[in-house]
Amino acid sequence: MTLITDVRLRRILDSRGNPTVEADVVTESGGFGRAAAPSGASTGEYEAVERPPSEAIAAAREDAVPRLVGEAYAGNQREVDAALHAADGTDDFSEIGANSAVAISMAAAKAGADVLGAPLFQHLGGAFRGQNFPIPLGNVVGGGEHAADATDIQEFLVAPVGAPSVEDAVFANATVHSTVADLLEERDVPCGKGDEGAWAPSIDDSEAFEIVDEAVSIVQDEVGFNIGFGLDVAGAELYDSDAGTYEYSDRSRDTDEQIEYIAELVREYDLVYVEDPLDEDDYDAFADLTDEVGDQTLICGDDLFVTNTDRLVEGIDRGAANSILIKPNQIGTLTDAFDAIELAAQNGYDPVISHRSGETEDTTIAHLAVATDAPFIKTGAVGGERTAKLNELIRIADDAT
Ligand SMILES: C=C(OP(=O)(O)O)C(=O)O
Ligand SMILES: [Mg+2]
Repeated sequence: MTLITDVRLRRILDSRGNPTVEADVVTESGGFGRAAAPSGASTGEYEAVERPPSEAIAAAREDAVPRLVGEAYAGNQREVDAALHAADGTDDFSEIGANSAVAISMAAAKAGADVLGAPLFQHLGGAFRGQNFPIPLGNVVGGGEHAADATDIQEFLVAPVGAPSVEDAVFANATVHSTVADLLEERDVPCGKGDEGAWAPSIDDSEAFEIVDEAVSIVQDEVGFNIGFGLDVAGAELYDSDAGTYEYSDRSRDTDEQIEYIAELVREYDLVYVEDPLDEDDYDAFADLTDEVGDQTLICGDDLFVTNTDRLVEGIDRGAANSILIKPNQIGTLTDAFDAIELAAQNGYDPVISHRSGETEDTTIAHLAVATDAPFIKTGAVGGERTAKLNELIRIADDAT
């Protein structure tokens, strides 16, 4: 019943106004799945390759579609994803493009769920999923590659760790987002928003810490549960590999100073989450920082691991980080993303399912987080392409109870 009978690919708009790949998968019994590829701006060097959408679509039509239509079953995700790898024939999806691959992979999963009449998270995770929900990490202030003339640190993320429900957590993040706007206005700081909907004021990182800290305490008192916050430093974007230093607007830090700086921030602000505090090639520095504060906070590898099990194995061997960011388009298929999540969980690394800065209305990652019992999901706080995922989590929780 889930034999794939048609795969259609098209260019659609992403949230930055750039083209991206959307895939439709149709099955023998009329099952239908549609999914779209997201796109990064602060991409890791070791990510699978995103090709220009029209090239990715042409290559996938020629090489991948014939291996799927009449050949593969949408309900058999490993078979679909193996066909995508075979069609591509490279290690990094540079032939058909990770954007075509991930759109087809996710659309096939949705078609498989459609035939079963089950929600996607249940098709992917089984009948016993849907009891636990991830804590949403909400981006409220940001800069780096996501906004010009704003903070050096890419993302200041709210983490409502004490929220009694996913709905309370989602609304708490949105309230912190609007409270940050009030505090910025009080300080006469004008600002627009960055790519992920976070405020992008022209302030330095230390002022951003003050404001986010204050906003979090105000909202915490209002809602009556514990709210923490964290960061995506996007260290590789700050790192100057020739000089061996992290370049901030006001100063440089060498690797030891960067480790000390982050460790101090963890202690001072009780940070619950720190993503990519160091360069994507520096497993040793990640290991040193994990040694120092890994018992107090999550040290998450995004550009470090790029959802890749080989890189995660290296990290596990060397004690680098204690958490991994999972972005399906960094690796190209749901099977590869699942393998990374399972390897992480088996080794005590918390998987954090994540959006990209360029997004669409696609909600697959909300289901992936529930399907894998991931403790966190990073998918912004406001903005239609972000609330698509957050509202889907609320719907899943509502349907499951
Ligand atoms: C979501 C992120 O940004 P991008 O999609 O630009 O890599 C990130 O760095 O975690
Ligand atoms: Mg990141």
